Amino acid sequence: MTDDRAQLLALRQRLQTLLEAAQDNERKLDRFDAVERKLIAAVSMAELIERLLMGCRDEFQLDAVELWLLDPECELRRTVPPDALAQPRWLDGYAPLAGLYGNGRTSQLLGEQHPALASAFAAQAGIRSAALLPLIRENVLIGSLHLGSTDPTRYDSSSGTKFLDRLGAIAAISIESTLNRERLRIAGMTDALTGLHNRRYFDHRSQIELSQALRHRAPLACLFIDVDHFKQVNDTHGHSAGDQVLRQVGRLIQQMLRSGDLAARYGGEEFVLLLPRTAEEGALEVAERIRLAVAGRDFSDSPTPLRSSVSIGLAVLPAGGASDLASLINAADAALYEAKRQGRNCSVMAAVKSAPVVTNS
Ligand SMILES: Nc1nc2c(ncn2[C@@H]2O[C@H](COP(=O)(O)OP(=O)(O)OP(=O)(O)O)[C@@H](O)[C@H]2O)c(=O)[nH]1
Repeated sequence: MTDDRAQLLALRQRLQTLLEAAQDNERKLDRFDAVERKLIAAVSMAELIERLLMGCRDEFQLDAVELWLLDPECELRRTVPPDALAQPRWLDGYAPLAGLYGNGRTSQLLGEQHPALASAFAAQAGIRSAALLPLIRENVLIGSLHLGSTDPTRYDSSSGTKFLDRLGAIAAISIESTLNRERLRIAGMTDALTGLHNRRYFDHRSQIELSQALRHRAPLACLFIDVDHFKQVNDTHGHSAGDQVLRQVGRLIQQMLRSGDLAARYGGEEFVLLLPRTAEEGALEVAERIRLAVAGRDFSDSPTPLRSSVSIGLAVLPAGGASDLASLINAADAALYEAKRQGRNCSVMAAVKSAPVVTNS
């Protein structure tokens, strides 16, 4: 072989290596691009977390992915249902992040034997190399995404971190914008004065509760609670004292309920409750507990006492009976009217007639 031919061969091999590296990079870029698009498109915090944990693991063929999120006020975790498929590690304080990054704010590649591997993947042994991506918003470290592999050569300090830095930045932006969206969603379902759900949310949830009650042939109770002579409270003690009464009545109601029950402010001085799997006797017991708690309370924060009371109308959708929400609500509303008529500060139960069961087979 002449020198020229040997040089040509070496050049060809070099070209081939470069070509393969370029193709490799392109595939890598595509994978990152696919993950980033999914993060940006997530519509809820639960979905975003699932995409960060499971999406990254599958797309990058990793052996473990961990997500740590700083959440001292428990605001983030309230946006993720406890039974959501993927859960991050919620951090109440900054110390675990400081333990990983110190004062630094850049992606870290951890090769085999790196002491930080064990703490970054507390739940999983056998990770032999990893990339730790700091999640930063407005110069504040808000969390950390850990990509782990059992392959000791997958991440080492000689690899570049450009793609990883970008992924970390997009993950952090996505967390912030999803949190803002969740805040709006929650505000849109919450009554600002009492912190209970608002009527809009009640209208939405009540459809779900009705179909659950029909499917499980379980009773569903509806309670309308109205503060008595509330106009007089406003007129005598002032509007802000009236607000205070509404806030405290809302809190008392909430305290009397089980976790699956629904309480909402229906409007003005009127509250509505839906109690799944609750028949007449149980519903009446809840109503009386609320009524007595309100009647026994002094709502004043001054030496002049401020007493109040509520009237309650109840209706129960009988187990196994089929009906529509409107008739349940109308019956409870009519029972409330009757409670007012009977002199207030009492609970009245209405009967809801069952409509014939319609089946679509
Ligand atoms: N402070 C305060 N008052 C409100 C609010 N929403 C409605 N109200 C007042 O609640 C009062 C309701 O009065 P009415 O509907 O006459 O009923 P009531 O005085 O409670 O009488 P009964 O229901 O018949 O016992 C009105 O004066 C409303 O202005 C609120 O958010 N805050």
